[in-house]
Amino acid sequence: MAATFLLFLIPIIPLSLLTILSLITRPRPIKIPIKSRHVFITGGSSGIGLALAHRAASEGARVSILARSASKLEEAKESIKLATGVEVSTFSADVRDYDAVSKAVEESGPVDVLIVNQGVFTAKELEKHSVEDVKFIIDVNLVGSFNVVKAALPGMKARRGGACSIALVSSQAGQVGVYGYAAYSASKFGLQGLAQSLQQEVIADDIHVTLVFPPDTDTPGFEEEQKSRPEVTAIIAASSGSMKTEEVARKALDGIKAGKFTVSCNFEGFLLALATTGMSPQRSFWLAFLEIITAGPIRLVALFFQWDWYNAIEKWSKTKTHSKQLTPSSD
Ligand SMILES: NC(=O)C1=CN([C@@H]2O[C@H](COP(=O)(O)OP(=O)(O)OC[C@H]3O[C@@H](n4cnc5c(N)ncnc54)[C@H](OP(=O)(O)O)[C@@H]3O)[C@@H](O)[C@H]2O)C=CC1
Ligand SMILES: CCCCCCCCCCCCCCCC(=O)[C@@H](N)CO
Repeated sequence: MAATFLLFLIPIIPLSLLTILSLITRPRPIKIPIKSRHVFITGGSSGIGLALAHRAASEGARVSILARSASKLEEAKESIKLATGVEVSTFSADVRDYDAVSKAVEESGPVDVLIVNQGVFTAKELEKHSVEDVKFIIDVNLVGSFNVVKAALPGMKARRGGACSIALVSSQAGQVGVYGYAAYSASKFGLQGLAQSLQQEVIADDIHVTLVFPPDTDTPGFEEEQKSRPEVTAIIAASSGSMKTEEVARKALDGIKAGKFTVSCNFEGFLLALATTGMSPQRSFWLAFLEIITAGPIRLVALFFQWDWYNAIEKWSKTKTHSKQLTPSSD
């Protein structure tokens, strides 16, 4: 008798938790339509941005892309025309130049879905990074993102055509610090603060913020980065594997359309999102439930990853010291 009563009681606890969560998770779930809407993508001439432009165009959106190099923009326009028949609008501007960005956004017309994707990355120990390099990374990735959002926001707020979206392309290095990414990680962690604050400010205007966290992705930018990336950076990044550009773009656009605040791109990214969720908004009560029941165990998994990474760093720095001793010093 007591046993059957207990058996009956067990599911009551998770069920009442789920019920509470379904009532309190905010912001509420939302869908963002793409078809026949204006999608504006920065860094849309290469890599993830270009793949996003292809996808948005093939799903029937009106697409604008912005980047610095006019010739790369022209090439991108041609390739999208060829693949989808859609004529995208191109804007040559540097995101660090607020006036130029503002002019481009104005010319393009009110934006429904803004995808802030431009980014630069060189992996190097901070000691070897010049102050100019650090400033460049922060300026393009973080300050540039502020410029783009600020330029597009008034037009988006004035729009009365249904739910709008502002998506920011971060990186898994925007969820956890990684050797060689001091400047880059800082620029991407900054987007988390921007996104959380912004979501509270624009929710009343039916604008919904998304943060995308890709792992290593086989883009032209990544190919360049790999030429000089420290070995340890590559080892740590390999914990999350690498993805095809088109696959990342698909995950990102699906996440934007589903109105998710956080979009992870692979299984490791999903674990990373659980481990770093902190005070992030959560629209799904199912995911909120999962965050609660995995909170302790996922911390253990995170500590194992740190253990593994610090072991790799230790091993690597020992071989470096060793080679230092073998090389005759010149001073
Ligand atoms: N590839 C990867 O492994 C990963 C990438 N990411 C992020 O994804 C985003 C896209 O990266 P990816 O596709 O690899 O990069 P690419 O280097 O392939 O493309 C970058 C795009 O951004 C544009 N861009 C760069 N600087 C500026 C600027 N100052 N003003 C305007 N446009 C600019 C480039 O055009 P132009 O040079 O002509 O201006 C280009 O269109 C970045 O934010 C990156 O941090 C995140 C995780 C992993
Ligand atoms: C709790 C469980 C944790 C799960 C595993 C976490 C693995 C994290 C690895 C971090 C990889 C960072 C890649 C950065 C890619 C990038 O942005 C550069 N290519 C520049 O573009």
